[in-house]
Amino acid sequence: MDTLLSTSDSKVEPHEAILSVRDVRVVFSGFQAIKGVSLDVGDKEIVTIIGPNGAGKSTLMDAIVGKSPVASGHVFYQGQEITNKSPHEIAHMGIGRKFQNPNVYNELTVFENILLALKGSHGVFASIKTKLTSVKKAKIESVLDRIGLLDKAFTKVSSLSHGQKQWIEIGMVLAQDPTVVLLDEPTAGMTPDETHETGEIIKTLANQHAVVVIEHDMEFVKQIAQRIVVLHQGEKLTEGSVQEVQTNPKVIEVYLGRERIDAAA
Ligand SMILES: Nc1ncnc2c1ncn2[C@@H]1O[C@H](COP(=O)(O)OP(=O)(O)OP(=O)(O)O)[C@@H](O)[C@H]1O
Repeated sequence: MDTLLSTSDSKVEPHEAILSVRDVRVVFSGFQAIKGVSLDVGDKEIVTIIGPNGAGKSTLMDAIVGKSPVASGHVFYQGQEITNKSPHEIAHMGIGRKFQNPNVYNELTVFENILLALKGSHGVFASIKTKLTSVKKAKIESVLDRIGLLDKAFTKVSSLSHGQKQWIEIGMVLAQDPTVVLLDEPTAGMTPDETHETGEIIKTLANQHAVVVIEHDMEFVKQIAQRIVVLHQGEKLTEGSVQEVQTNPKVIEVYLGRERIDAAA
């Protein structure tokens, strides 16, 4: 397996690549949304993908999880080719994906939402009516603890804030026991406090999972980022630490007139 280097700071640590994207192209009706992108994600590493609107960030994630067809190139997970496998199969293998908008059951409690997402869960009614084993209960509590919602376990989701609903979605991904967690704009619509809290949750996730995050908010990127990959017009512009990316002339040029890459500096 490949070995890659974290460039988060002066301390360079080797990571074993758990997810490898190799020269992937995604084409929509003749339009190349992803033009041969390669990317490695190390075990227990946080990789943050940034780039202007339309750069191809979500499409790249879609290609990894089997949602967008890969026209050429390869995706490997734990050394095994997963290119164009079904989303269900890829999720089952251990790659969990959270989408931008929360998709939670508002009329159920926080606890029940996580219960439904547990691996091997069999639908809403069966899951809630089936007697809960102590193992499942402990598992749910552990997930709730990691997303900071243990004290809201028996609260109806409808009464929670948008940010808390986003955390439940992260919890629902964790309930599937993924090795790699993909988060598409996890802070969208959050207050500054919720955004910061999300950053702390993500940093904790990296103790157990490889995490790939798509994000726009540079303050947040700086909070969580170990390695940043910059996409632009379907291509990888560069990758490196926050410092390297912020001072890269190509990145500055791409962001000029849009959102300043150094806005949070
Ligand atoms: N299903 C699709 N069919 C056709 N074109 C698509 C499709 N999905 C995405 N695209 C196009 O591919 C390009 C990349 O889109 P994508 O959503 O991946 O960008 P992004 O970097 O995630 O942008 P944003 O930050 O706005 O979410 C865009 O030009 C988009 O219009």
